[in-house]
Amino acid sequence: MAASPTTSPSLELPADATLPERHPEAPAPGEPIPPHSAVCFGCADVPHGLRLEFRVAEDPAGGAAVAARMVLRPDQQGAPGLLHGGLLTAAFDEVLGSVVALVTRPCVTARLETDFRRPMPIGSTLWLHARVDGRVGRKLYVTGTARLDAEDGPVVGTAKALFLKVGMEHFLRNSRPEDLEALGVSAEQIRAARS
Ligand SMILES: CCCCC/C=C\C/C=C\C/C=C\C/C=C\CCCC(=O)SCCNC(=O)CCNC(=O)[C@H](O)C(C)(C)COP(=O)(O)OP(=O)(O)OC[C@H]1O[C@@H](n2cnc3c(N)ncnc32)[C@H](O)[C@@H]1OP(=O)(O)O
Repeated sequence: MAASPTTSPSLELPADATLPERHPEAPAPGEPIPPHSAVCFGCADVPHGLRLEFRVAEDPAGGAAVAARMVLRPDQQGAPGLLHGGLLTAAFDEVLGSVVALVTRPCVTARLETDFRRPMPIGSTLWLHARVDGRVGRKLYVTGTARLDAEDGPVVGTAKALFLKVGMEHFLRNSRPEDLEALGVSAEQIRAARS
């Protein structure tokens, strides 16, 4: 029977996956990771954003890992006094995407699964951690954990994701032209990618 268009292949790490190392030009463990864009909802200092703050984490197996922090604000509520669940998923998207960017870029999220394990009160701080567990060709398998109020606090959520490496043409073909031009891409480059 043909697979349903609403189901995707598993996020389990395939047996032939290898552990990718941090890119030689990526920051080292302990170093901060600056926002990858000045307007990113996840990591930039924008009024409505998540305003996640990052550093590279040590990975005992020699792989790529990040740690991040996010203060939960009153304008992020879902149920009264609690973080909106979709914002934990958005935070995981950003944190898991950032650890992938230590290995190779650009990549995009193909699939992301969140488990919500405990409520997250507004005013508390989430401490997130993510690691690239393995790579098979263009596919990067990533997992993450969110803890409450301390790096070793109670686990409030976990996530698994698959990121896919893409070429710059992914953005040249799909992003809004004015946003590409603001980054210095010429109208001619955009036209060429779309012809
Ligand atoms: C020029 C200026 C550029 C400026 C920006 C540049 C760089 C940015 C740099 C750094 C960023 C740093 C940090 C970023 C941090 C956070 C950002 C958050 C990340 C995001 O917020 S990002 C937005 C949301 N994201 C999307 O907007 C993607 C929309 N989507 C697509 O664009 C396509 O869907 C794509 C490309 C994903 C795949 O398309 P495709 O054609 O390349 O690949 P294809 O379909 O052939 O699949 C190949 C193999 O992956 C398997 N596969 C595919 N999809 C799967 C799934 N869902 N589940 C399980 N397996 C899956 C297949 O089963 C096959 O497997 P197999 O090879 O074994 O057959």
